[in-house]
Amino acid sequence: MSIKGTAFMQNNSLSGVSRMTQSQSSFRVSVHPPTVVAVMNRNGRPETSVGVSVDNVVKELSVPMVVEFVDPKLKQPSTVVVDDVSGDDAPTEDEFVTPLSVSVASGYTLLRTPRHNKGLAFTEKERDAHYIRGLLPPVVVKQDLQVKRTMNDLRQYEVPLHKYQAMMDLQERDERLFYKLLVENVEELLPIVYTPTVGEACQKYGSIFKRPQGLFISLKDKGRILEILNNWPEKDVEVIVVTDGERILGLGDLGCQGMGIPVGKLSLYTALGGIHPSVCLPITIDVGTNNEKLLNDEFYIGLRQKRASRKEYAELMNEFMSAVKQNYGEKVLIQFEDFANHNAFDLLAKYSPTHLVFNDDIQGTASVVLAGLISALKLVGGSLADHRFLFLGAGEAGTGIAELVALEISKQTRAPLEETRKNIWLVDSKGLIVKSRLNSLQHFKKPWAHEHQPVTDLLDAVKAIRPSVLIGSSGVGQTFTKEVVETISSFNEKPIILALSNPTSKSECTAEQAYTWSEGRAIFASGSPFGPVEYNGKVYVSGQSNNAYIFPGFGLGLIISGATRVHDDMLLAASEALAAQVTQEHIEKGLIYPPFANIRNISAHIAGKVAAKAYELDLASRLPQPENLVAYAASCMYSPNYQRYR
Ligand SMILES: NC(=O)C1=CN([C@@H]2O[C@H](COP(=O)(O)OP(=O)(O)OC[C@H]3O[C@@H](n4cnc5c(N)ncnc54)[C@H](OP(=O)(O)O)[C@@H]3O)[C@@H](O)[C@H]2O)C=CC1
Ligand SMILES: CC(=O)C(=O)O
Ligand SMILES: [Mg+2]
Repeated sequence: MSIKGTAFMQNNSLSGVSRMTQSQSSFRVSVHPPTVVAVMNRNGRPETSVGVSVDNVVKELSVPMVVEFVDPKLKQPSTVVVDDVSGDDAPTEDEFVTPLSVSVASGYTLLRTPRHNKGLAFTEKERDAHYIRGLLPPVVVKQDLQVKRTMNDLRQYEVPLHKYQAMMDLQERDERLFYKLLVENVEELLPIVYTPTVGEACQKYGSIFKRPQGLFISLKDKGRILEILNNWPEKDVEVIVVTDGERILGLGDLGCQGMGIPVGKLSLYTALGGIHPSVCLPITIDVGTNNEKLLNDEFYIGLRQKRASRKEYAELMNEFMSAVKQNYGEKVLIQFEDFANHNAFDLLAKYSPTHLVFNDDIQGTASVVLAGLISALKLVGGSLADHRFLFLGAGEAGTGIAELVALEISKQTRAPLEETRKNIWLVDSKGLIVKSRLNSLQHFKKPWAHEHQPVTDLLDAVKAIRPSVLIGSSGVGQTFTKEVVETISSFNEKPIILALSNPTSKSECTAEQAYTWSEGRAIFASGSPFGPVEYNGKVYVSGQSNNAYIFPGFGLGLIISGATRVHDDMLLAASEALAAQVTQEHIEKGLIYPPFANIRNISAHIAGKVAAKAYELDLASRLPQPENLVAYAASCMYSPNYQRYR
């Protein structure tokens, strides 16, 4: 086939190189340099829109097409040259050719393309060049003023879910404005696009669903997953967040409606970690739900059946994992999110040797909590090995954290891991995990079955173990009762209390309860945010111990180094990098995490350290290694500022 340079010249002068090759069942076009390009499918709807500001080109194709950019950050002279790489510039009659026509995406279409829309910020020149004069009111409003106006508008809503919906609408209308709002108002908007509001959004997802924000892959799609991946408009995908909806926050099985979680997590990948939105793909695997309420809900959007059998589940996941690798290559990062623990540990173990996989609930949570503990030591003194840890909840988060803490202590003290585990105790729904329960324990609990007589409830466990650190990861609210907090405060001058469960309703206790019941002595952080608390005339500001501090920078570090596998040492590096961002000033205020307002800088530091570890461990494939990895990470970050169109 051949594409002539002249084909691009309908409204704007484009010349240069656009390379077309055949890849799998689709055709590949490279445009140098990155150009605002929209590929239209047969129905004339935009299929792909990627790139940076140069021109708008629409290709009307009769075959599926992929637009590929060599490096979205590369700024080169704006040329698009077409050449014939398949050697069919002069096809013979028995060869197939691709009839192609290319036109400029402009006018109304441009305003309806969230990736390129700038709302009222199109300049006079752009309005002429892109055929939008008259489609907008006469005023030209800079992005900053649009941010101000949109924030004012958002603040009018009293119900958080309405703010969430307004934010999702914005993301679908004007992507850069959405991210600029999020980046510049992260502390105000995080509780909206993320926990706790995203939890409510998932519960009501069927009622509020408007437009697809990610891919739904269901049991019905068995055998066709590769084909479905190709329906996603972006072909260059670097990060996938995938859930099967079985353990959405602490809200349980929400089936297909768990989609709000991958969507929310990936918006944080971009806002907090600077990863370009076009390379992020949210996926929900729908294998049914055991949630009767949803199965009987007329607005439920998923398969109306009970969860698949183990065999069906494993087969679908296997096809999914193979298809992802086949389509996006070895280095696509697959983040497992909010799977139930009976699948989460197995999936991680099964695919870690062959894929770049990361379980946020097990590994990301572990890394963020370890960072908080390292910071907390500056307030309580001693080393990690001097402390005694008690968890309420022995699932993904609980055992994931426990294992990373034990690993860090083992590295610090050179004591064997089995030894360092002995200071760490966990309570599950049946009580303290002890040796006598060993045979009936799930495999991930077994390393924590220490010698002790049975203890059935948390209060008795606190009395028996006398921990200095109490961590809640049970998904059950109000389980750190007054007596529990008073008891741990009776033998610790500064008890460390982390109530990790999300959303807010599931928090083991509130910040106010922690400070009041400990008489202002607790070092407290929670999974979902709490506002400042006044106790005895003093204001206490608690931290948010949430994996959102870790995964965006962690993922960025993997991507910039071209890491091929995740390694525990990378998690430790991320913890240390995060803890290093906590200043003396924060510590004096009782904060064990730095403010989220500074998250992009924090993420650059985490990414730099994670990437450095990847190079050190020989797991990095992007060579040569940049000299200053933190600066390099920062320089790679997506900017949500509007771009200027020629
Ligand atoms: N802040 C953060 O960054 C993160 C927070 N989380 C939150 O942590 C919570 C748990 O997540 P995850 O570990 O993945 O979930 P899991 O289902 O894997 O684990 C939950 C654990 O809590 C135990 N449990 C449940 N009810 C009780 C109870 N009444 N008393 C004592 N233990 C109980 C369960 O016991 P059993 O095994 O006997 O059933 C299980 O061990 C969720 O709310 C989630 O939102 C998770 C990840 C990150
Ligand atoms: C924060 C998170 O990942 C969770 O609650 O599941
Ligand atoms: Mg999670």
